[in-house]
Amino acid sequence: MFNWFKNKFSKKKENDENKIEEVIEESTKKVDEAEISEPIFQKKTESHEIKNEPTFEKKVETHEEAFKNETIKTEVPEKKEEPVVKEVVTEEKHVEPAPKIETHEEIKEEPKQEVVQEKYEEPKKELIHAAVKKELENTNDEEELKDTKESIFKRFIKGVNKTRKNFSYQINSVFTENDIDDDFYEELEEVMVMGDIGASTTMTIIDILKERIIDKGIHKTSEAKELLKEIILEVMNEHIEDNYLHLEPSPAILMLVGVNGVGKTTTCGKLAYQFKQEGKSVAIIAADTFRAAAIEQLEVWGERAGVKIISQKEGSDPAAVVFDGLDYSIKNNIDITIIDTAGRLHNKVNLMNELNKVKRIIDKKMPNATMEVILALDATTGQNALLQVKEFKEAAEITGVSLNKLDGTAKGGVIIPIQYEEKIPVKIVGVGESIYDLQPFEPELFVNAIFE
Ligand SMILES: Nc1nc2c(ncn2[C@@H]2O[C@H](COP(=O)(O)OP(=O)(O)OP(=O)(O)O)[C@@H](O)[C@H]2O)c(=O)[nH]1
Repeated sequence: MFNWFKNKFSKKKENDENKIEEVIEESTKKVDEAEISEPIFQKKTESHEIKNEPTFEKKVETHEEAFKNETIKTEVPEKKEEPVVKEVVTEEKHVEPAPKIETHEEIKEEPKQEVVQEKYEEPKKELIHAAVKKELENTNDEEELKDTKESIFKRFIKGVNKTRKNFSYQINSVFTENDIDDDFYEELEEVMVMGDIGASTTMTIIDILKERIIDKGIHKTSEAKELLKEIILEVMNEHIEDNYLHLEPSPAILMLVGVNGVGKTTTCGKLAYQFKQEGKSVAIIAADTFRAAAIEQLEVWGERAGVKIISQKEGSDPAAVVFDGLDYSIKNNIDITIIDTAGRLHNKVNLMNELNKVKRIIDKKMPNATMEVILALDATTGQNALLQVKEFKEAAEITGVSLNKLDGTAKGGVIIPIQYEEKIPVKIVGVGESIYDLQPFEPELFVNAIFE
């Protein structure tokens, strides 16, 4: 696989690679500056930030040209490595030996889908939120219930603390006892743009605010604060049906995509743990085969979460790993299969080809699987995260975002344009490096928090 990439990027593209190296350096510097606590896995973060300029089109070729010029490799390599099915937990003793590769015809014959459908007659709409609910349900005592609710809220607040402190401080300086005038709108615009809400969404919000202020006959800026809060929530929800992870009925697949260093592997581990708490059977497919350390890192997470990791050696074809991994999930009736993909793809064409290839394997092997494609983003990159949503939306059918490292940044305002401009729901937020530091995203809680 590595050689294949090497061949693809012949001398013609050396200049691009040099530029990418510069971007990597710049991005590593940014991550260092981002006040993130000491990472569990000490490794070099090589984030390929997507710059404002239309990098891929300018430097290489247009997508259309690229598709014409590139031969999309779809076949599974002839000589395959025997997949390593790493058994981390001992509770599921019926584990099959290393999965045998079958033809697609053979797989079509398996009546797995019907069996699993029977298991869940009424699909639940939410999953990760259920973990929170369960926590509340298990609490009978009034006082304890109050404490549990508070602790859930506190955990979320802790995660958005930097954004909250920054935004609420700035916003309170705008809402005074002064009369509403042009200066007020200008100051508000500045605070919102600085808070990573982005120019376009900020303008929309301010235009609505202006209209409502006139309608309601408000004169003092302080009276407009509640209105702004209301409008931000409305705008955030305008194109969003809900913020839940939809992973029922089983079998379900959750594929994590995103550039490297944004927390994909960590999120895989955290999610696997949460799903296990829900009583689901879970497997993780290590399709990030570019880095041996990524596979090892995932194995550590697998051990913590108590789930199986299906992997092959470094450099294997990710599509082949997915092929084998899905075999394992089918045979073992796995409820949720998480696929950790690589972000180290040098341009959008390669990214598309790779993700399409994986998607085709999924469609063939588990055509009726419930599917979530979650884009992992690093919140510390602010508006760059928004650009990554734009880019990845063209490469894959993204169903939601996992905004990670929210605990280390004041740039959480980017959630608002992700939902409004890109129409993609933020479904989960990473608020730390431990296995518990993953929270379902609740727009209302978020807006309340940043205005607190
Ligand atoms: N503070 C904080 N750190 C996080 C969070 N999520 C991930 N990290 C850290 O970010 C770093 C990168 O995380 P990974 O999970 O390795 O990222 P990745 O996207 O899988 O990276 P590649 O394997 O290189 O593609 C690690 O040091 C993680 O511990 C989070 O929510 N908060």
